[in-house]
Amino acid sequence: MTEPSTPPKEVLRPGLLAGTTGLVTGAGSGIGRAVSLRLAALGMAVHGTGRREEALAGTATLAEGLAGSFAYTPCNVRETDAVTALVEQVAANGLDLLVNNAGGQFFAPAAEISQKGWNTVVDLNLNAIFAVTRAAYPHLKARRGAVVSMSLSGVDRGGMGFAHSIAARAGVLGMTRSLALEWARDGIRLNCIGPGTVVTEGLAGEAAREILDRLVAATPMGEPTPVEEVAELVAYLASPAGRLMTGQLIQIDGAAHLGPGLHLIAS
Ligand SMILES: CCCCC/C=C/C(=O)SCCNC(=O)CCNC(=O)[C@H](O)C(C)(C)COP(=O)(O)OP(=O)(O)OC[C@H]1O[C@@H](n2cnc3c(N)ncnc32)[C@H](O)[C@@H]1OP(=O)(O)O
Ligand SMILES: NC(=O)C1=CN([C@@H]2O[C@H](COP(=O)(O)OP(=O)(O)OC[C@H]3O[C@@H](n4cnc5c(N)ncnc54)[C@H](OP(=O)(O)O)[C@@H]3O)[C@@H](O)[C@H]2O)C=CC1
Repeated sequence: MTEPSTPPKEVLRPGLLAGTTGLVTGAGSGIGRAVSLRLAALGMAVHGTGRREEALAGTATLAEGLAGSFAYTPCNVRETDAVTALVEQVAANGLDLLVNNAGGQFFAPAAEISQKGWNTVVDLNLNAIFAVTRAAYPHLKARRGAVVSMSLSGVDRGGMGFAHSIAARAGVLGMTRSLALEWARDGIRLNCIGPGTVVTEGLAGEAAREILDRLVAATPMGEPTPVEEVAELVAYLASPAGRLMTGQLIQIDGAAHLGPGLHLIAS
């Protein structure tokens, strides 16, 4: 696989997010961990969640010594009441940023997806995001905060083998654009990020590796997306520099969404 041609750059100034608070779902691994660490490095008090306590503890260890902080509470975002209660707890002293990052799916042709499999993926990647975002609304309104939801490169055009996930994330994009309108006068901004192929533990298996290699080879810029660059983009959207950015799908994918994209997995 082609590695990034240049090391990831940290372009935002130290202390940029000092005095702010954020909630990151799926903070114990991959993109969520990198986002949490970058936000904390920039001074944010980050609260992370996910189901595995040990994974969250790993992020906390890595956050030691950063300008901000990282605390965590294990929670399954598919359990709506629990995650809504968590938002209330985390936001008790204010909330400036919600990062809806927890997500995932299995690859399967639509004809092989059971109704339960469909519902599971839609619950995780759409219904949970609405529940958390709605719970965060009054708190974000009080601080004119922001929401960033992790989506998929190519979400707006479909992907073979990903019907459940694309449907859910296209729903999140529609929700994002709608709430960007509804909550604009509250000063709340909502955006989606569509990463290309990001090499994280979620894609660590042997079979996934082969698919990854094919996806990266088909990416016009020929590189995976470094996790640090996704994290920097989240921090930018959380910062005053992103003040007028709302309702967007920002695809950080080396033009993967313009090429054959996820269809390659099925070919
Ligand atoms: C490869 C390049 C992709 C690039 C873009 C995407 C990248 C990423 O998203 S990175 C990865 C993030 N991590 C993951 O996606 C892995 C996480 N996935 C999961 O945890 C599961 O797939 C889950 C979302 C379904 C949640 O699993 P869980 O809560 O444990 O649910 P169950 O195992 O009980 O399954 C529920 C239901 O779904 C059916 N099912 C599960 N896997 C498959 C499959 N491979 N094919 C068909 N159906 C599947 C399962 O059978 C259950 O339904 P019933 O059989 O009707 O009970
Ligand atoms: N890697 C890639 O190439 C790409 C990834 N994405 C998306 O980015 C996001 C992060 O992916 P990535 O970091 O790669 O994958 P990981 O599998 O490393 O991360 C997913 C995270 O979500 C958490 N999570 C999953 N289900 C739940 C749940 N029910 N409740 C709470 N937390 C949950 C997991 O924690 P735990 O298991 O402890 O619950 C884990 O920390 C996902 O939405 C993914 O689909 C999008 C495009 C490309």
